[in-house]
Formats: sequence, structure tokens, C-alpha cells
Amino acid sequence: RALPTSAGALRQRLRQCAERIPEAEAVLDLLEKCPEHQKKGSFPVIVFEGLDATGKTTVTQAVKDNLNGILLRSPPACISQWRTVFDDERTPIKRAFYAAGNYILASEIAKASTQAPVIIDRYWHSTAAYAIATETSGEVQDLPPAQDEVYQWPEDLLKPDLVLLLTVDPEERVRRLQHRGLEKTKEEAELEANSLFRQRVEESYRRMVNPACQEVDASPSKEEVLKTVLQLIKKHCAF
Ligand SMILES: Nc1ncnc2c1ncn2[C@@H]1O[C@H](COP(=O)(O)OP(=O)(O)O)[C@@H](O)[C@H]1O
Ligand SMILES: Nc1ccn([C@@H]2O[C@H](COP(=O)(O)OP(=O)(O)O)[C@@H](O)[C@H]2O)c(=O)n1
Repeated sequence: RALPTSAGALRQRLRQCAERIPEAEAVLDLLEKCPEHQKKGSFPVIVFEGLDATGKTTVTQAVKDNLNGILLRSPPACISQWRTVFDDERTPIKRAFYAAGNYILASEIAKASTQAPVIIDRYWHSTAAYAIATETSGEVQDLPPAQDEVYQWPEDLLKPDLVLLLTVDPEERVRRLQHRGLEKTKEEAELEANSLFRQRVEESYRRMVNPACQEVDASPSKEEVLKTVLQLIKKHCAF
């Protein structure tokens, strides 16, 4: 399978291509500096997931301000300048890059969560959901069965306390995309053209376990969505 699900496996994958791709060597260097099996601090770690334009950037910023938190994203800023290089590579190498981003991010989460609540824009569930959806074609029925190990969180990756999956109906999502008019990654452009792919990504998010995503209807106004999200955080994370 294209997605490496442990730090060891993804390091091996990057090492294999490091001679040809200098950026892979650079990612490996950063990974080396991250101790394995990172532990969370005492503040809650809350992840927001969902398709592009479901409102993750908007809501994560608002939650951060509201909770006086620290906002992080996957892939983390320290490797995002190499993203375009890996987006143009073969799938296994591209997946190794995003997987590595999550392990590097885990060190940042470990540190940040000793200081304040941590709010994260995409993490492992995004890496897994896009990978799973790309590896199959057709209907959601053709995805690996619900109990398959692809939906498991990697054993050696720091776990968040709460994962919220933002969903909006396809028409509203397109309206938001058009409003924003930002440059899209290649995969997001394909996604737009392919509603079955989009459905497979969303269904893969829903099948993820340990931790599972909690779905939030993100179609109401920004204020309403923020209110719902803050209530969920209050209910699930004591701090
Ligand atoms: N609840 C909402 N209602 C209407 N528009 C929204 C809402 N949340 C976000 N938007 C708008 O939709 C677009 C996509 O939101 P954004 O936060 O960038 O999504 P993402 O980070 O998931 O791609 C932006 O133009 C944003 O202002
Ligand atoms: N943690 C992450 C984040 C993004 N990705 C990849 O990045 C793409 C989405 O990134 P994007 O730039 O459109 O995301 P937004 O943060 O703009 O919503 C998907 O195609 C995923 O393949 C990932 O694999 N893992």
C-alpha cells in the first residue's frame, strides 16, 4: 500500500529516493531531530478535518483566538516549501512526505500542548483519507471494508484528544471554493471534477478509528459553526 503507517516505514521510503530528491534528505534530517513516541502535554489537542473549503481555516483561527490556543497545521510550516516537489512525485513518495509531515508535527504538538490548547488544521486523518480514496475507484462501496486496518491510527504517532470532521453539502462547498478563488493543489482540482472521489474521501474520514472523527455540520454561518464547535470542545476536553 502507498501509505507508510509508521515512522520506520516512511523513513525507509524517503531514504530510497533521497539520492535523487534532495528534499527527501532534508525531510529525513528534520525527522531525525524528532524523538520517537512523542507524548502530549496537559492541554487539549483538537484537530479539524474535512474536504477543502469546508471551513477549517476559518474555524481553526476562531477557536484559537477564543481559547488563546496555538494553531498548527499538517504539513507543518518547516516542510511546506517542499510540498510542490512531492506533489509532482509518484504516489508512494508523495504519501511518505505527508506522513512525515505528521510525525514532524507531532513534536510540535508535544511541545505546544505543555503551554496552551493546540488547534490543528489537518493531521493524520487527512493523509489517510486522501490516500485510501486515491487507491480505489468508483463508489464508496468499493473502499476497503469498515474494519480494515487502513482506518487505524498509527501506533507510534501522538494522538489528539478530539477530531472534528467538518462537512458541507457539495453545492455549498463549490460556492465557498468559488468565493475564495485560491490556487488548488492538483489533487483538490481532480477532486472537484470527481464527486465520487470526494465521497470516498469523506467516507474514509468517517471510517477512521482510534480516534474516530466526530462529524460537525459546517453549513450554518461562521458564528453558528464556532458555537457548536466550542460546545463540543467544552464537553469532550476538560481543561
Ligand atoms: N460557515 C461558513 N459560512 C459561509 N462561508 C464560510 C463559512 N466558513 C468558511 N466560509 C468561507 O468559505 C471559504 C472556505 O473556507 P476555509 O476556512 O478557507 O476552508 P478550508 O480551510 O477548509 O479550505 C472561505 O472563503 C471562507 O470565508
Ligand atoms: N495532513 C495532510 C494534509 C494534506 N494532505 C494532502 O494535501 C491535499 C489537501 O491539501 P490542501 O492544500 O487542499 O488543503 P487545505 O488546507 O487548503 O484545505 C490533499 O490532496 C492531501 O493529499 C495530506 O495528505 N495530509
